Amino acid sequence: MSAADGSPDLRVAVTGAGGRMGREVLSAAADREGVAVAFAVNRSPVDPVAGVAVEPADDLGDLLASEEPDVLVDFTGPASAVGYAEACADAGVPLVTGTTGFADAQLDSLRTASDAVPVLKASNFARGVAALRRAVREAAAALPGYDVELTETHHNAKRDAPSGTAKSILDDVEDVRGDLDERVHGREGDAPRSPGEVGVHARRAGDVTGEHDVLLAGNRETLELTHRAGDRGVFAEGALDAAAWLAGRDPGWYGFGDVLDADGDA
Ligand SMILES: NC(=O)C1=CN([C@@H]2O[C@H](COP(=O)(O)OP(=O)(O)OC[C@H]3O[C@@H](n4cnc5c(N)ncnc54)[C@H](OP(=O)(O)O)[C@@H]3O)[C@@H](O)[C@H]2O)C=CC1
Ligand SMILES: O=C(O)C1=N[C@H](C(=O)O)C[C@H](O)C1
Repeated sequence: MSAADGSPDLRVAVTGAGGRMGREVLSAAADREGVAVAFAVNRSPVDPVAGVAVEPADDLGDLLASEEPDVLVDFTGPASAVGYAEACADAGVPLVTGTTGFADAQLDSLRTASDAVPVLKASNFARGVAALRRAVREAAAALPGYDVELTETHHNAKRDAPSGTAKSILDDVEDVRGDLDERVHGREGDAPRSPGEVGVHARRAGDVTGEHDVLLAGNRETLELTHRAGDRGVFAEGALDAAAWLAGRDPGWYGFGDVLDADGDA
C-alpha cells in the first residue's frame, strides 16, 4: 500500500544491478506496490534494468548521501559487500545483504557496520529454506548418532563453495549435534567415514537455481530433507520483505529469521 500522497512506502537502492540477483530484485521491486527504486548501481556498465538506469558503483557514497534511500539491497561479492556496508554506515542507510562467501575478517567488518546502521545478512531469502533449517535442526536432535551428509547443487557460474546456505545448515547441525565437528568436503581414495564427520558435497551444473539436501542415516533407516528453489524470484521477494522490515530499525545485526518471527507475530 502506498502513502495517501502517492509517495512510496519504501525506497530501495540496489547494488550489483547487472547481476542475476540484482536484476531479479529490480524486477520484483517494479512489481511490488509501495516500493520504489531510489537508484541502482553496478561495477561494470550495464543497460537499464526493469526500466531503471544503472549508475557506476564508484558513485555509491554520493548517491546514498543525495538520494537517502530507506535501505540498500546487496547481492554482489564479499569484498564489494563489505565496501558497500561501510558506505551505508557512513551514510546512515540500513543494509540488506544476501551476498555469500565471506571470510571471517569480512564478516567482522560487516558486524562493525552494524554498530552504526541496521544490517540484515541472510545466506538464503527463501521461506522454504527457513523451514528446511528448522526441520533439519529438529531431525538432527531427534536422531542422535545418525550420520549426516549435505549435498548442494547450483548453476555452473556460482563462485563460492559450499554455498552460504549449506554453511548455515552445517552450523545448525553442529549446534544441535555436539558430536559432529568435522566437515569433510568430498571424499577420494582411502577415505573411511569417522563418526564425527559431516560430509559436504557441492555440485555445479547447468542453470540449477539452488538445491539443498540433507541426509540423516542410521543403520536401518534414512531421512532426507530437500529444498529446491524454482527461480530467483523467491530470493528477491524475501529480500524485499527483509528490506521493508529493516527500514527504520535500530542499528544492529539481524537475520531473515527476525523477519519471519515478525510475520508470525502479525
Ligand atoms: N541470500 C540469497 O538468498 C541469495 C544469495 N545469492 C548470493 O548473491 C551473490 C550474487 O549472486 P548472483 O547475482 O548470482 O551473481 P552474479 O555474478 O550474477 O552478479 C554479481 C554482481 O555483483 C557484482 N560484483 C561482483 N563482484 C564485485 C566486486 N568485487 N565489486 C563490485 N561488484 C561486484 C557484479 O558486477 P559486474 O557486472 O561488474 O561483474 C554483478 O553485478 C552471491 O554471493 C550469491 O551466492 C544468490 C542468490 C540468492
Ligand atoms: O549463488 C546462488 O545462486 C545462490 N546462493 C546462495 C547460497 O550460496 O546459499 C543462495 C541460493 O542457494 C542461491
